[in-house]
Amino acid sequence: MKKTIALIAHDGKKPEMVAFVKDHQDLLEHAHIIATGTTGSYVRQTGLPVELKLSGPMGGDAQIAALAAEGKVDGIIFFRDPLGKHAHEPDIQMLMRVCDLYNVPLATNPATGSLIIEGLLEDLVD
Ligand SMILES: O=C(CO)COP(=O)(O)O
Repeated sequence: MKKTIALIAHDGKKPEMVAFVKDHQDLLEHAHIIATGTTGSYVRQTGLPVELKLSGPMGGDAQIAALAAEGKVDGIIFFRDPLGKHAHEPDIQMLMRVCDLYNVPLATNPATGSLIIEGLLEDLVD
């Protein structure tokens, strides 16, 4: 069964997310990718299939948190914009809390994101 990886990026971090996905495309091809709506539309530019959830401010972070709580997400890469303010900050905090509660790997920067991708997917590739 494929590992499910969730990708989320705030607006200021979307180009960084696309670059990150391109850098790890050979591994991510072996995963089931889900993403908040706008992030996922960007990531689809790489040609990888992405299951789109709602946009973050419209409940997408909450949808991914619910999947994490149900054990349906193997790892989350969430590039937050440390300079931005977000109306849905409670959802963002809730997602991070759920990851801690259920011990779901969560990366908030590319360095940790690489470790998660490699740790979860590397042995699936010859
Ligand atoms: O707001 C977000 C995460 O908190 C990201 O949502 P979008 O990918 O829809 O922009």
